[in-house]
Amino acid sequence: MQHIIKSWVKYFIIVGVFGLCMNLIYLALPIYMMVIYDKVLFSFSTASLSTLAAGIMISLVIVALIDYFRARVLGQTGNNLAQRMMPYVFKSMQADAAGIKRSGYTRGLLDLELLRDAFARGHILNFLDLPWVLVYLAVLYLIHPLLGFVSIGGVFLITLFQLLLKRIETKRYTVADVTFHAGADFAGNCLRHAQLISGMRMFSAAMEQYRIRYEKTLAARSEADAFHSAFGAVIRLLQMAVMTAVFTAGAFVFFSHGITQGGIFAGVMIIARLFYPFERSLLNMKTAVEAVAAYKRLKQFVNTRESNPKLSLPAPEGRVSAEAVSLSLDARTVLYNISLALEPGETLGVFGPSASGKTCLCKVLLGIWPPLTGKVRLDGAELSHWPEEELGQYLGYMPQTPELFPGTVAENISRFEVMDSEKIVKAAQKAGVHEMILKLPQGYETRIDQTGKNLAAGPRQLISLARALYGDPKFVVLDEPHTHLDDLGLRMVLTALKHLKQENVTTVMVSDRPNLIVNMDKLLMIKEGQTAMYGPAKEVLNQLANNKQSQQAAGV
Ligand SMILES: Nc1ncnc2c1ncn2[C@@H]1O[C@H](COP(=O)(O)OP(=O)(O)OP(=O)(O)O)[C@@H](O)[C@H]1O
Repeated sequence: MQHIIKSWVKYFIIVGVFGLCMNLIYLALPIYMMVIYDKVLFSFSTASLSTLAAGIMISLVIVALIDYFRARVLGQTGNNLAQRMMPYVFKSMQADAAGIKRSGYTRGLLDLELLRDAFARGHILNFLDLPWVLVYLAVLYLIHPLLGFVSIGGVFLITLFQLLLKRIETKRYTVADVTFHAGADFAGNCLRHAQLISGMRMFSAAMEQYRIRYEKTLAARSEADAFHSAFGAVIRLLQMAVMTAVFTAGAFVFFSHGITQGGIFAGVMIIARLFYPFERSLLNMKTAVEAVAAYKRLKQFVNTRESNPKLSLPAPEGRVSAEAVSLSLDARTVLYNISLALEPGETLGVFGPSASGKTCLCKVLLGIWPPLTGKVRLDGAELSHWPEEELGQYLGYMPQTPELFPGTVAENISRFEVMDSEKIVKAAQKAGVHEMILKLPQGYETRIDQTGKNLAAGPRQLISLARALYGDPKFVVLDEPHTHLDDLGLRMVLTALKHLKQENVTTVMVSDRPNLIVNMDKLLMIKEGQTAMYGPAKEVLNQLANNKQSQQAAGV
């Protein structure tokens, strides 16, 4: 990520140069004061006064313009940065969520927005102006050393207070944020289980639980806000005190003719201006702290390293093999040494008791989860050796839970690729859902809403089946494709299997329905993550029948 930030250094230099010009021009104002008080007032020259006033007005307009452009450059930098970072953040979060060791970091895009916002809304500008405080202090010293010393002392005192108080304030806001997120997580869980809550009329109890959390948040926030107000008042008091001290010191020096009246006013003006970035930084400190925290999280979780491009491989025929594959999840082995080999167009039915590892095997066969040991190959090449995007077109996956995305039915079937009506309809026909889709309110243009659940589970599952068959896949994995289907739906799955066979597509299907797997070429029975039986369907079915007979004979 640092290399991306580094590539924006030139913009920071531009912003720095703008800042230099602005702050130098700002110094014209105290000089104007000095000249007016020390020279013009006593010369009674209206011409000089008007010329100087016009000059200072022009300077102020220039400052305003530079200020505007500086903010725009920074805003654009923020937008460009976010634009460049977004694909990395999105991909990293996807990879994390699909992976085995999930970090649970799901707020990458939110963090990126926080970072962009800190740039775009110019919050960091005040921090960039902070070094100018040193220049202003030097000018005060040049006006008179005593003014310089008083200012340095004052600024030191204020900085000390500011850092100390901010530290306490940040801690209080952090407590409030943690409490808020705990409440928000609870509310999110309630929404996810809304039907359960509604079914058992748990609404009041759930709300009460949220209320308890929310009140804790409000109490913590109120405490932090009270501290924030007190903190602001103390800092402003200190600022006024330092300004008064500078003015008084100037007056003392004036008594001994060490400074002119103009010098005193210029000094007060500079010290007032000096506090501006302080005041603004204080106001924006929370945003800045959040932006820095967001940057740190992004740096930790987001992988911005481009992997070396993988060599493109010829289109596969669909030869799939798993060689002694094991898988471990949460430090627990869930698959042990599973081996299988499928020739192009061969079909494999996977069955076994619940939680035996069937879905895990599907994920390993598709390369969603890398095996702990062993290898999965497609046409001889390990899955990890295939270029990701290229591989996708040869694979089809229908997960156990039919998840659809917000978008039209057509977009869902086409996997959000460039729309190709012919391919979409063909996939739907292969899945046997073309007629069903035509009967939907807007046919292929029917929109799936944000929840993806405005269609019943059955149609969703069939659309998910069509999506798995979209394009020209060579290897298709169907994980219990019938879970939500009636007899008609089951017939559609059988039709889809027939099409897959005709098109020589290697297919793995998890199912416990004998009528679905009986016609597969091979069968694999998994028990507790291990191969219990594997081989040609006939042999496995015979073995099953024999086992059953021997069990009956033994009276088990
Ligand atoms: N993401 C995960 N993290 C940790 N353990 C998991 C995860 N997914 C599955 N498991 C565990 O792996 C084991 C096998 O799960 P899997 O879902 O593959 O079983 P299954 O045979 O498909 O079951 P079912 O027929 O009920 O769908 C189970 O013990 C399950 O708890």
